[in-house]
Parts: sequence; structure tokens; C-alpha cells
Amino acid sequence: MFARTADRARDGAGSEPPAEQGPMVDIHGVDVTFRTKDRTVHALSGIDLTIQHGEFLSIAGPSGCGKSTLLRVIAGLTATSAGGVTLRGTPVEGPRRDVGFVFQRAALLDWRNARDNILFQAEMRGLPKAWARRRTDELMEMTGLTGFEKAMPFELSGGMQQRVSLCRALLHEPDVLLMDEPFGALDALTRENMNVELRRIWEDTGMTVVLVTHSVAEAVYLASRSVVMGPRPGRVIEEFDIAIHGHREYEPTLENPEFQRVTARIRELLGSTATAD
Ligand SMILES: Nc1ncnc2c1ncn2[C@@H]1O[C@H](COP(=O)(O)OP(=O)(O)OP(=O)(O)O)[C@@H](O)[C@H]1O
Repeated sequence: MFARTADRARDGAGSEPPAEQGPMVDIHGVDVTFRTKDRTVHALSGIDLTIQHGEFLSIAGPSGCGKSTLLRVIAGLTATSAGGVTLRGTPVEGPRRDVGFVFQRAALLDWRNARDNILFQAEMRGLPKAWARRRTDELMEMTGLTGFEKAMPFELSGGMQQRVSLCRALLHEPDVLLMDEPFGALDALTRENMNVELRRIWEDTGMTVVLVTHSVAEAVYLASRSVVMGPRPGRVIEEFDIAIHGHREYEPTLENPEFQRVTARIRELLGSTATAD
């Protein structure tokens, strides 16, 4: 099993680098203002957020409050106007290779089969071929895709396409997995199944995940901590440690008083801007 392989590899290297002792992601005083020809948008204001190794953080907030922008800032895809981000102790100053990104649309290459879509990541990064093939097989097994290696994207359901996209994002063993509304285009039942799978994968691997979602139930079921952002300019208005420890069965978790308490409070905060689950 490849659980925590990245950590194991680092452990095997002997002494821990000092950055290992700090948080995985440290966001300090982040402000983002977009200036276009005809308007200025103040997207994020004074974001301070620390994400620990192995944490599953979910971010909810009204449409347009800057959730995607925040993920892009962590990945180094959007520059800050003030403040900054460190990832594993090093400042984010441009696109980072040590993150994995999953978007709402799987964006698979139509002319490549499932396995080759995942391996595309290895080709882009020049990773060793034999290693990448082994890792791809492990990931496909972990996400229940074994048997679909040769399937073309059009032969895969929406949920399966997102699994391929998840495998692609995890191929290079990123330190942080960033997910931007990854299940937003799926039907309700598939979305539930994907939630259960993602939670299991996180429980098995202990990876660090930051998930942006419009679904309050998803935000609370999946995460160990949830933050709620207010309307633009986006800022964190409240944070919740979700005290439901260990393995989370889906139905029992939804009936758990802690789940109900936190979801009720988040819905209250989001008011009418929340998407119905
Ligand atoms: N590259 C850009 N140039 C100009 N404005 C931008 C750019 N990217 C985002 N914005 C603006 O910044 C604000 C925040 O956008 P962002 O996509 O981060 O919000 P969001 O919370 O993810 O929204 P949603 O929930 O609807 O996906 C919006 O007003 C958006 O129009």
C-alpha cells in the first residue's frame, strides 16, 4: 500500500528538515485585488489560515467570495497583493509543483485512455516511467478504477472521470491536494459515493487536503476543520473543528449531533446564499 509514501520517503531520508515541524500551509495577511481595464475587484482581504500536515480543511462561502482565488494563491497560480503563503515552510512565489489540483470538470484528454490520462502527469513532470506506471496502478486500485485502464473518457461516468482526475492529481505525491468544487457537476448519489470514497482515501493516506465546496453537508462530512468565508472581499468569518473522530460512516455521521450542530451553524452563516444539498 502506498499510504503516506511521501512521508515514508522523507522519514527514510533520516533527520526531518526543520520545515517539517511547522504547518503544511501558512497563509498570512493575504489580500488579493484584481485590476482589469474597466474594474477593480477586491477578492480577498486579510486571510490568515494555518493548515497542519494531514489536515482535511474545507472552505465554504457565498459565490464570488474568493474561494477559488484562495486555492489558486496556495498553488502559486495567483499572486497576492499583500501578505503571503508558505508551503512546507518555503514561500510560494510562483506555480508550485508540490500541489495536486482537482477541478469541477475532470478535463481529461479525449484521445487518451484512463491510464494514459493519469500518466500524462508523469510525462509533464518527467517522472521515471516505471515508477509512474506502478504508482498509477496503485492509484487506480485505490479509487476503484481497476479494469478501466483502457477505457476512453467518453466511456466513463462523471464520477469515474473525477476519479481519474483525482489519480492524476495524486500521481506525483503532492504535499497538498487542492480540490475546487470537485463533485459539483455530479448527480446527488454519485456525489455522496465520491464523498465516502474521498473520506476513506484521506483516512487511509493521511494526506493534506483543502476542499472548496458549496455543499455544507460535504464540507462537514469530509473535513476535520471547516472555515466559512464572508461575501467579497472574502475573509474568514468562522472556523469549526469538527469533533467527529476516526472513521466516518456516511449515514451515522449525518445523524451525529456534532454534524448537525456544525451544518446548522454554517447554513445560518451562509443564509440564503448556501446551495441546497
Ligand atoms: N483573474 C481574474 N481577474 C479578474 N477578476 C477575477 C479573476 N479571478 C477571479 N476574479 C474575481 O474575483 C472574485 C472572486 O472569484 P472566485 O472565483 O475566487 O470566487 P468563488 O468564491 O470561488 O466563486 P464561486 O463560488 O462562484 O466559484 C470574483 O468577483 C471574480 O469575478
